[in-house]
Amino acid sequence: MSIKELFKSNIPRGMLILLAYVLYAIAETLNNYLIKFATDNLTKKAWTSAVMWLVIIAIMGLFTFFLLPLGTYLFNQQIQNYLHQIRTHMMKHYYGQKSVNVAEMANQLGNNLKILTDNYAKPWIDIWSTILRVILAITAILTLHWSIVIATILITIIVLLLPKILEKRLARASAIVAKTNSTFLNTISNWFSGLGELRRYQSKKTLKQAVKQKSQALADANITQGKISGEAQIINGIGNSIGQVGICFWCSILYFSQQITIGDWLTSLGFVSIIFNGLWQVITAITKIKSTAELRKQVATLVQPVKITNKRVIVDAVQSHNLVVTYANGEKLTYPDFEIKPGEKVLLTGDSGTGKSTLFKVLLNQIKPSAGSVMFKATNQQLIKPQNAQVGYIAQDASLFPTTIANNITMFNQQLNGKLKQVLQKVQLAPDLAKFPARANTVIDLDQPNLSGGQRQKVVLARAEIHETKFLLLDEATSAIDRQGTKQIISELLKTNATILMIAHNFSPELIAQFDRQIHLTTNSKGANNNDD
Ligand SMILES: Nc1ncnc2c1ncn2[C@@H]1O[C@H](COP(=O)(O)OP(=O)(O)OP(=O)(O)O)[C@@H](O)[C@H]1O
Repeated sequence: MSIKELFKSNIPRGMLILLAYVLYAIAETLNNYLIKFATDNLTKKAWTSAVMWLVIIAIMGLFTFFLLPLGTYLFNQQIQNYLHQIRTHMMKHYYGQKSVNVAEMANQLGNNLKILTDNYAKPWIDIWSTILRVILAITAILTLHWSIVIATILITIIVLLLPKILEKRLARASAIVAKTNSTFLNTISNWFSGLGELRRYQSKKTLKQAVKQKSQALADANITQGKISGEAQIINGIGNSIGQVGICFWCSILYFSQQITIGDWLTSLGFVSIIFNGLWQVITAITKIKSTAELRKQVATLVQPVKITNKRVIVDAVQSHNLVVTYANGEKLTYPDFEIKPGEKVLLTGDSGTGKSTLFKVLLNQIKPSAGSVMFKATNQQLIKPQNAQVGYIAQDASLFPTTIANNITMFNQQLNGKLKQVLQKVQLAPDLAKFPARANTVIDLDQPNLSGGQRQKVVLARAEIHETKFLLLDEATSAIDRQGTKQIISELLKTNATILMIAHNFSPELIAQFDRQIHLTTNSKGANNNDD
């Protein structure tokens, strides 16, 4: 987020905003200046002139009150449109990222953008408006008596130096608030995703404790930030008050030595108040802007497009050589060398913890092996690294989107609609759809699921089927489908010419026999696993 980009997001409106604030500053200065003429005429008992000036002051006042809300309204429009653009860029960035932490993303898109709006964008408009008013006020005082300007400048310098005292502490406190908020959202996301289980086992106390701890940390961070902000305001306020009293004293000396009139005195005080309050606002605004430096850096990174790797190559075979995966906790999984040929249907079995899912993660390029390699083969025999290979993956928990079943299968590719009916039959979804009046046009409800676990898995299987995925990894993809349905779906899948590697537990010998072969992982006593093919 930058003020330049905010302005450029709609240049004509940006100009209009600047103009509204310029006119507001001029109107306010004139309004204040005219008090001099009204007061001087009153002291001379020139009632008609005094009333005339008062009427003009009232009209100018109305004009001033109209301009400020107009500027604020236009600015809000500008910032909201700009935020919309930032959110769009961030979404693109997250789309291109290898993995996304949803809570972190929600924090960036919501909370952090709000902080930037309040503590970066709005303070900038405050600075623009205030500086204009201060410059005009100084110019007006110059026409009254030069020494008031000198006195104002001297006191200003002192006031300007005051916020330095708390600048660093405030920036640190803001960064801590952003971090604790992110941790808090993460905690909520991690614990509430399993709310049903927590209720089932009546673990309210544990949930309460986990959330309470992070919530307290967030509250503490906000309180600290508020306290430092408050201290900064007190320091700035003290400087401001001393300044105003000092100038008032100096104007009295000028008045009693008959160098300025009573009108000049009153007008000067009005302008000095604008200058000091203005400076206070500018200082507060600068302090706020500086406190957002870290957040702005983060947002600047997040609006950068992530280079999405070149179009992935369609592959139909894979081979591994001396493959080893080592987790951060030191757990080492050693895999046997294997080769899966084009069109082969292989079952990946093994006891729990022998590394089946880990192997899938390597094939899907989610983790890098610590030694050895896996290489896919394209149809032209070219060797392809996992990050460049187009591989279909179906997990146990189906990834669905809040749109129609048809869209979830075709993934919005209208050209595939023609094949929909046939695919629905193949994955045994057609009988299920007969129960829905809108059939395949039924919208999937993710909040209050309207599809059973098995039906959800069938939708995802249909997705892979309709896209004619050449290499398919299935991770217990039929675990929620009944025995008969599983049998029929597997038979259909095995009829295709796709290369299939499937993790499955508890398949009947009859079903296992339909696969070309098995890769069976076992764990030996040293923690290494081997092929029991
Ligand atoms: N992120 C991780 N950090 C550390 N160890 C891990 C991690 N993920 C898995 N492991 C360990 O690696 C081993 C293999 O896990 P993996 O999930 O691959 O087994 P699996 O064969 O798929 O098991 P299951 O059949 O139960 O799903 C296990 O001992 C597991 O504890």
